[in-house]
Amino acid sequence: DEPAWTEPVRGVGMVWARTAAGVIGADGGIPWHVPEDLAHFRQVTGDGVVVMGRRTWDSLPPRFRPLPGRRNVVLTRDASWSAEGAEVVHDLASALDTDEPVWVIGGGAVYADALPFADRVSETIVDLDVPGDTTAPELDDGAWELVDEGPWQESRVEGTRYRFLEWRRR
Ligand SMILES: CCc1nc(N)nc(N)c1OCCCOc1ncccc1N1CCC(C(F)(F)F)CC1
Repeated sequence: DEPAWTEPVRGVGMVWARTAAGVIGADGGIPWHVPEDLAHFRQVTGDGVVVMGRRTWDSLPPRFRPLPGRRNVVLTRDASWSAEGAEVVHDLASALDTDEPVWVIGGGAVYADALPFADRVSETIVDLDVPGDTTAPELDDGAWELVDEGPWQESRVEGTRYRFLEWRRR
């Protein structure tokens, strides 16, 4: 039931934080704490629509569920699932079908499915080598242009080094 789109849908962005090895998650959560990335995430996703998988919804700290100030669209195959503050959709096309800027915020499975429809990726690299069970998609240099490469910075809490990269589909 793939949508009939042949061109990437304009306006679909993806935002993730990953280790050098591509790890984004472990055991249903994020295995690091980099507050500067939380601030970056808030700023990037601003007042758009955020689209996430049900596991990512479950992973949100309760005080952030729903994410404040934006529509929270949750993708699930479970026809009976619902949650306060979540707009439930059962296929990706419905999740991305809006005029507002859409940010796909996780997790691994949704990033993989949404990648063909995205034209922007806002990536945080954390300089950690931690184990995980979920990874971000590889961005192929042929299809993706790195348009901004931030400097390495040091997080104020645990000293973790991190940097922000911006990608655009060529
Ligand atoms: C921030 C984590 C994050 N970073 C980037 N760069 N891309 C993402 N796709 C992403 O994952 C968002 C969903 C998971 O989110 C959280 N997982 C664990 C702890 C905290 C959170 N946050 C804190 C900020 C909060 C706010 F509403 F303030 F934005 C949302 C929930």
